[in-house]
Amino acid sequence: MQNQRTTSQLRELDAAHHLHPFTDTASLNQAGARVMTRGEGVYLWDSEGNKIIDGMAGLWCVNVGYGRKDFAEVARRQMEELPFYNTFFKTTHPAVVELSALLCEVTPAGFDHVFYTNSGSESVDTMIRMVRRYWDVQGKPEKKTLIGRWNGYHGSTIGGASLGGMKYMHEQGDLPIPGMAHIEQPWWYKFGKDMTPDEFGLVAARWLEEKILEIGPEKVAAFVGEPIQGAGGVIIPPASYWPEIERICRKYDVLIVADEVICGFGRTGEWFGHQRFGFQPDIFTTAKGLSSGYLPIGAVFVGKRVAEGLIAGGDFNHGFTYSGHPVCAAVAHANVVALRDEGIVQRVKDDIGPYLQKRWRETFSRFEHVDDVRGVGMLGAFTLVKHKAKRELFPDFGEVGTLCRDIFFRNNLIMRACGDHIVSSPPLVMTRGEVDEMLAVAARCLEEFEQTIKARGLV
Ligand SMILES: Cc1ncc(COP(=O)(O)O)c(CNc2cccc(C(=O)O)c2)c1O
Repeated sequence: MQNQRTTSQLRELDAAHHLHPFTDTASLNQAGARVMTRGEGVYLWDSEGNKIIDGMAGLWCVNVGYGRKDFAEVARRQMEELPFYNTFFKTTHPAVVELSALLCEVTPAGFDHVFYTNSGSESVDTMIRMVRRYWDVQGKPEKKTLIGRWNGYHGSTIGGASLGGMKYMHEQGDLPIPGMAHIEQPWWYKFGKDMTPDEFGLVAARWLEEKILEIGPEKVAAFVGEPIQGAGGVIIPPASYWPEIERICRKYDVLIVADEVICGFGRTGEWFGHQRFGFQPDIFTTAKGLSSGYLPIGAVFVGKRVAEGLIAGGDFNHGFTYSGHPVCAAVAHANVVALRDEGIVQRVKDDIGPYLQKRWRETFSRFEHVDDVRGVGMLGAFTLVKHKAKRELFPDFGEVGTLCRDIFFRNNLIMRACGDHIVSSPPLVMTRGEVDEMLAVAARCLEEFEQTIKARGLV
């Protein structure tokens, strides 16, 4: 759509009519939204002509980068041929069939069934209903509680937000709904005290066993976790954590669900995050990288045990008008083919992932108020801290994170502040030169940040 309006005209109309997600509308409208108009590769341009390095790949999702005209052509052709038909009532169409067959080639063995949604939240809600339905069919309807982690993020639907552990979300809308429980997150920096990471990983995993025994194994349906907590601040569990989680779940016959909405489709250097952390879920949820954000689509991958259970149960009374939407499915197919045949996932594992991780640590470890510099694949993070040697966080967690993020934004670099964690999740196609360019800007911004917090007496 060719835009003829000026930035101020766009901002005025936006302020008058558009309610933004996760936004304080009044304060946004005072400042005015930044109008993004174009994307190419790892760059965005705003309506003022600024060229911006997108260190967040949109919202952790534009894995193949912006500007894929081949995807636009795929969408055009599908739209002209069959712009929509549903997959209810014994119908299907070639686009969703081809996508389903392709996806079952790139997922680990044992995942031969996929259910389609329009978003990560819908994938999570679908999983919740599947898990409860599965135990119903097993003759254990009381086995319905799902356990997540505090500071985990599983979306904004009533189910996803309840399963997530963001307390500020629970406060709005009387959440969580019944049948949800939470354990503490495996955040070694804050909770590990003098334990080694691997010692802490076992302790954190055993919080799950305590919770299962507190609730009663006969009532616990599943444990749900992101391989790496994304929106919670890229909380990377110690290597000992997930294998211990898996052992505990098998011990009490609790299903394991991996929420791969961020970690899926190459972000960690494997196709899926659970492969990187060495555990086998019964179900995993996806969205974002499935289409690289070019069109909204999510997918729930159902392992053999649950798929057989659901199929044995006859009608599964759940689904969405646009489940398996033909244009979304066709573009997702083109995206997954690109991830596979252009070697994008393999390159994260073999080249650009290791390069980003090396350069990320070189760039940020030297700063006085930056600690826990970490990352996996094409995910980088660090925590802004008041006193490094004492592992002391700032008192009002989140205040300096916002300050730092705003300095990045003013310097035409997008990274994300999750509390006082600064995170980056750039397009997987970023080149080594673009990594260097992004980190050079970020380093200059952090120098300004440290001067600012000193000048404000925050340290
Ligand atoms: C692990 C996980 N699960 C579910 C969702 C929900 O997906 P949808 O948004 O498509 O319904 C997510 C989404 N993650 C997400 C979404 C929007 C913003 C941010 C942020 O970090 O600011 C993160 C996610 O990261």
